[in-house]
Amino acid sequence: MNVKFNPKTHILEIEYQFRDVEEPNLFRNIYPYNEVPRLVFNHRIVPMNVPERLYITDTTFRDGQQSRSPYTVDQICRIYDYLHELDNGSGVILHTEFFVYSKQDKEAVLKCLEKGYDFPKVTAWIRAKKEDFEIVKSLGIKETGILVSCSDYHIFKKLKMTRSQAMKQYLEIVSSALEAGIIPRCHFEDITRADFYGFVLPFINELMKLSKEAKMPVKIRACDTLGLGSPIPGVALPRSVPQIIYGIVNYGEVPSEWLEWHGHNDFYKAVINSTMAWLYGASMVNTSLLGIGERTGNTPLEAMVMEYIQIRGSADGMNVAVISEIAEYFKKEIGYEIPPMTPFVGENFNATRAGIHADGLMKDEEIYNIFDTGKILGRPPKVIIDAYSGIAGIVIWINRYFKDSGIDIQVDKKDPRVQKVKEWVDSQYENGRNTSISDEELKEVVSRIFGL
Ligand SMILES: CC(C)C(=O)C(=O)O
Repeated sequence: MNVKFNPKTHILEIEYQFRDVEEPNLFRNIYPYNEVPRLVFNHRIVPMNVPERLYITDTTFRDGQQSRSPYTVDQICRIYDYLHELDNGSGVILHTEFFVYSKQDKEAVLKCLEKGYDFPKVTAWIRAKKEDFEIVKSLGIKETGILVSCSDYHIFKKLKMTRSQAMKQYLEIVSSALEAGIIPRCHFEDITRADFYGFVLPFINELMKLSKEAKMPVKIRACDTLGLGSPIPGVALPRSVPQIIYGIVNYGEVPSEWLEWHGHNDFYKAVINSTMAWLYGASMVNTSLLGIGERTGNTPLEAMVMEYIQIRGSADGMNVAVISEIAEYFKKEIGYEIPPMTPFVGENFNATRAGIHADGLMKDEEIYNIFDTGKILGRPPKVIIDAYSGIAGIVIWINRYFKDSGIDIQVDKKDPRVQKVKEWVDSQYENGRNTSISDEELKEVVSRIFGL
């Protein structure tokens, strides 16, 4: 590490020395591979530093499509419309990224560009070959993602290179992007298994020099490729999300507005790690709709909308109810099965089966609902009727059914007709049923008993 005093800025400038190792550093004390990875603590606490603006970026069409069969051009265009409707002119849903290789990829990009939306911006994702910049340029795209894998797992085992060879190749490709007038967004693949001070920071120092020379931004996407990042204060690098983000901003001198976090959910940490990235200095968190992405998925976009509102105290103009429309579209038009317990979008995210909870809901919805999900997401809380929902559950179900059907009746627990419905439900379970009762079945029984 070189420390220089800059007399102009009165700042101590730290330059981390590049380490060109002969053997890969695989952090075996943390990642033994034949055992579950470990959390090692260095007890270093770095300060929070929330950027002035927070953004959500999207990879539904890139990482999302790497984990499922491709969307059709029409589906891409419709999903892009939904992202735009959700953004609603706020500029929070900053950009999304597209493949640009096949005829279909190009058609989708051109159709989305034709829409002329300011947000989300259309950006590309390329293989980091010089000729690919021509494709990006010919499509009129101004920013592209470029893969710059940074752990020795990738450099030594996948690319079969040394660190200096990899860095040379990456810097050449970034220079070509800048020469072509395209903003490079460098995807630091596998940063949570990389040598932060020996490779990541010295490489970032070089990238920032290129940026200064070209007078163009060079953006950094910190990719937690296997979801190994940790939000826990005092956890050592390379797993600590706060220390990675703090280091890139303070030692790499990357402006927050150029820094993005890309998370995966392998250890259930995609959301909290993305939130930590925001809180410690990255303006952008990269997400995908419904979290659809490789393996356990990416950070769900809808979750970060909720995180944004909780941090900022406002949606800043985003049209949050569009989240429910997007979920319906994925279910009905794309045939994607959303696990029912998925927060904010799953069928049962605000449903209760327990009679005791239904009783609470009947007294005051607030008792068992996270917020006014009816107002904010167009999804009022609901009860699922089974052996445990009790009479209170049945009352809520019937009253909601009447309300939704425009019937001006509200019942209570003492209504004899409700008792009859309860007897029918009980008889189902006395006769050995072990599944819940569907809305369709209940509609039929209620209509019969109420003479509708
Ligand atoms: C391919 C890379 C950039 C990625 O998506 C990841 O690291 O998760």
